[in-house]
Parts: sequence; C-alpha cells; structure tokens
Amino acid sequence: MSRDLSGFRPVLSDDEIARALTRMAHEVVERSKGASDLVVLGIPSRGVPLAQRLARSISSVEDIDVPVGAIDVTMYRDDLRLRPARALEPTDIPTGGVDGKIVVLVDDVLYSGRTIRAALTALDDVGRPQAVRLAVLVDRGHRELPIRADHVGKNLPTSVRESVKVLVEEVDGRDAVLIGAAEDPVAHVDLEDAR
Ligand SMILES: O=P(O)(O)OC[C@H]1O[C@H](OP(=O)(O)OP(=O)(O)O)[C@H](O)[C@@H]1O
Ligand SMILES: O=c1cc[nH]c(=O)[nH]1
Repeated sequence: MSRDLSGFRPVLSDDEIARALTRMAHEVVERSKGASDLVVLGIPSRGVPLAQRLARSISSVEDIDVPVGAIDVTMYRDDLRLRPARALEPTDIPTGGVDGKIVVLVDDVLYSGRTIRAALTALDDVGRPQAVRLAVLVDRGHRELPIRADHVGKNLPTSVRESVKVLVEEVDGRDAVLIGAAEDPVAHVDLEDAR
C-alpha cells in the first residue's frame, strides 16, 4: 500500500522496531507469569502483523505455541459516522476462544483511545477473558478516554498537528515509524487549543 510520506521523518528504524517487539514479548511473559493462558489479537490493519510477530517472539521465549488472531473493530467504533466508510476486516479468533484467557490486544498506534474502546466492545461479543492487556508499538498521547497501554514500544510525545505512520513489511514492504504533519488535524487541534 503506498502512502504519501514526503515530509515525514523517521522515529524508529526496522532494527528498533524488532528490538521493541522483543522487549514487549519478555514483558508480556513476565506480567502473565508465562504464556500458557495467552491469546494475542491484532487490530487491523497493521496491528495484525505486529500481533503475529509479538506472538512468535513470545513463543520463542517460552517454547510454547501462542494462539494469535485478529479482531476487527470497525462496526464498534463510536465515530463510525464521522469517518470515511471503510471495508470490514476479518475477525479471526483462534480455536479455543478467549474465555478465561489473558487476551493481549495489539495495535500500531495509541492516540485518542477510541480504537481500543471499540476493540474492548468487540471482544464482549467474543467471550469473557480473565484479563485484557494492551500492547502498542507507539503511544503518541492525546487520550480522549481513560485507556492506557500495558506494553509500549515507544512513548512518543507529539502535537495533534502531527501524524504518526507505522509501516510494516507485511503491508508496506518495509518496517519504520515516521512522524510528519497531519493531513486533517482539525478535531484534535480544537481539543488541544482548549487545554
Ligand atoms: O487511538 P485512536 O485515536 O483510535 O488511533 C489509533 C488508531 O488509528 C489508526 O488506525 P486507523 O483507524 O487510522 O486505521 P489503520 O489501522 O488502517 O491505519 C491506528 O492504526 C490505530 O488503530
Ligand atoms: O497519528 C496517528 C493517529 C492515529 N493513528 C495513527 O496511525 N497515527
């Protein structure tokens, strides 16, 4: 998928992304006291390949298969009517489901928190985990809801006038995190200016 990234500058390289995911895998294992109850679910689009990588990394740390899948949040968004229409992405819950499991939700960027709120609602329709944790590659701040990540690749202070782009090999042909001017920061700028 091609994106216009002229004017964007690098924040994380491919090596730094790999190291961050490895560290997060160790953190997840430590927090969950192993990996036997884990189910890792990526949020489309780029959260899914990141979830697969995180699950692989946890598997190699613990020498155990870690179930990994995807959870689409599109129909659960509270801003569905405010955003351009977009195609649904597949939800793929691993065999064994999520009941009684520790679900690790994975996304590329955490910003307002509305995507994660939608993911928690979507998860309600799937089952009742014993716990839900959140792993994100980049936390750029500016939360609009009381949501925080348990595992963060990089905390990146940003302005609402900026946009963070995560590129992943599986979708974009390369791994990188970039920052640049937002195309349409209007709603968030109003909020920032009011603070
Ligand atoms: O915390 P929030 O304000 O909800 O923002 C974070 C979300 O925004 C992006 O998704 P986007 O909806 O742009 O779609 P994408 O995953 O296809 O990039 C990003 O991938 C996160 O899922
Ligand atoms: O900058 C942003 C904000 C939300 N989601 C992104 O992927 N980047």
